[in-house]
Amino acid sequence: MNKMNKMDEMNKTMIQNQIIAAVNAVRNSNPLAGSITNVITIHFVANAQLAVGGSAAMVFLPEEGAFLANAGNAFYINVGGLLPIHEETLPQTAKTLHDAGKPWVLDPVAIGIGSVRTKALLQFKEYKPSIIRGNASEIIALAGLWGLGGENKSNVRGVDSTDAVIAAKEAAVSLAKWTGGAVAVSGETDLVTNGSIIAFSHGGSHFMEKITGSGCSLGGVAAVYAAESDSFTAALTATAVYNLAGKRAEQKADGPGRFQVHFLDELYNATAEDIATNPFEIETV
Ligand SMILES: Nc1ncnc2c1ncn2[C@@H]1O[C@H](COP(=O)(O)OP(=O)(O)O)[C@@H](O)[C@H]1O
Ligand SMILES: Cc1ncsc1CCOP(=O)(O)O
Ligand SMILES: [Mg+2]
Repeated sequence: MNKMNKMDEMNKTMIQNQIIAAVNAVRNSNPLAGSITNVITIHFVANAQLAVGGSAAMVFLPEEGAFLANAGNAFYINVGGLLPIHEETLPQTAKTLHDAGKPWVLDPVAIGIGSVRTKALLQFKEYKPSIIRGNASEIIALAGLWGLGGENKSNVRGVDSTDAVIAAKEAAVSLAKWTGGAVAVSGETDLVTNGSIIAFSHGGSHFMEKITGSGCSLGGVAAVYAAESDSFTAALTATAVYNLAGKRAEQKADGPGRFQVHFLDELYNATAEDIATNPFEIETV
């Protein structure tokens, strides 16, 4: 990682103040972030959203997706576990969000499996998600699917990443430039970009790879923050609180089971200042 210059240092201080504002605004306003998400991790996603101060509501039906898109403050779409109804629900909800100008987060989980998932992910290109959140393989694959990926090829395989976060840097920047929003790439060190600056956020735990739903719930929490801040701040705030809570929970747990419980408690107890000072550095694109 490059040493930060004076401009990057100034940007970092400004970003830290925005993180503090986002965390406090969410705790004060309890924003509603509706979700269409997979049934595998749905409970953990809702609990994480509640722990940081949001309000959660999960739906499956097309009319309910459109209703919540209009009624809520932000939305989360995760394509992890598709059912036949999603073929209708996903494009209808994404269009409603786009037309209403509501912030929304896309997690392209397991991109590459099956034609239904591919069709839905292709449709989302025009509806421009405010935040795209995925692991490195998913981000590289989505940039490829949307024709923004250059030569870079993803080694995507199911839901787990087989690529390093840094390998997704160009894909993340291209996607953010296309949407005008932010992209968060998760892994041991997370990368968050709005297409002109990149933040590298540190922390987390190896246990996060041993529980299902750490990535899904990170997307749900990013949607909660997107209700109260710009896309880049929201994506970085969610990433920072995950890295902080993961690091703290690991110190209290001796395996993935208890880690999950401590992790939720640490999300709940993290102060705005602690989240803002969780280590990260800035790079200008
Ligand atoms: N080896 C690791 N060390 C520390 N944190 C990690 C590690 N792997 C993943 N994380 C954290 O786990 C969360 C989910 O990331 P990841 O496992 O990449 O997503 P997904 O579950 O979608 O593949 C992120 O907050 C990320 O920072
Ligand atoms: C295991 C699994 N299978 C389909 S979706 C899913 C959950 C993936 O969760 P995460 O991306 O947060 O690890
Ligand atoms: Mg995932």
